[in-house]
Amino acid sequence: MTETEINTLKSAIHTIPDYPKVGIMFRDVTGILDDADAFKLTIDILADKFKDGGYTKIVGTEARGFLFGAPLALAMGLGFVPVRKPGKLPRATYMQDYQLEYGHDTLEIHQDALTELDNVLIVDDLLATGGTIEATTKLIRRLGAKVTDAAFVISLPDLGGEKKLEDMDLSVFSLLQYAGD
Ligand SMILES: O=P(O)(O)OC[C@H]1O[C@H](OP(=O)(O)OP(=O)(O)O)[C@H](O)[C@@H]1O
Ligand SMILES: Nc1ncnc2[nH]cnc12
Repeated sequence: MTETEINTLKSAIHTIPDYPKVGIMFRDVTGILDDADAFKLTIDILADKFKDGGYTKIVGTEARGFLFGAPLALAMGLGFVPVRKPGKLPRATYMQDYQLEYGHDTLEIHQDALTELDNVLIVDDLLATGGTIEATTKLIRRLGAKVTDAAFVISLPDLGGEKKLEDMDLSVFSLLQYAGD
């Protein structure tokens, strides 16, 4: 990524202190979504970075993982599989509990969404503690699919997510890093 590209994306991201709880510096990606150039740049960079990975599916986690995962899947000519919050998927699911930077939750995937033949790229807007993508990875592997890479628009290196995911044999890529949180 060039310095100009980094600056284009960083200037589109707003930081809101103490949201949704005191002490959290919230990195808001809606400024990328409503800026057509910044949005296209984000998807183009990710598509180029991962074009030779031999992936069969993109998996994105509700809700913000959908915002980047689905357009990336289209750009790469791949199918998209949603991992959702509880009670939203209509067919038989597997469930996985996880911890967040500011709470805890459960994620679900359709049991028939992936098979042993799939090679998955995970996409989310932001990596903080890594709890969301740790749970997402467990769900993908429970279906027998291969997953070795996770891509993020933003990572917060001080929160330990990268180490948590690397301990699960996932390679982490992020466009922007915000240290000091
Ligand atoms: O690395 P972690 O500590 O798990 O945190 C990162 C996750 O937190 C946010 O989602 P959130 O659960 O707030 O839900 P949303 O996408 O529905 O806003 C964000 O979109 C990531 O998925
Ligand atoms: N600091 C943060 N900003 C935006 N989304 C988040 N999800 C978890 N931590 C976050």
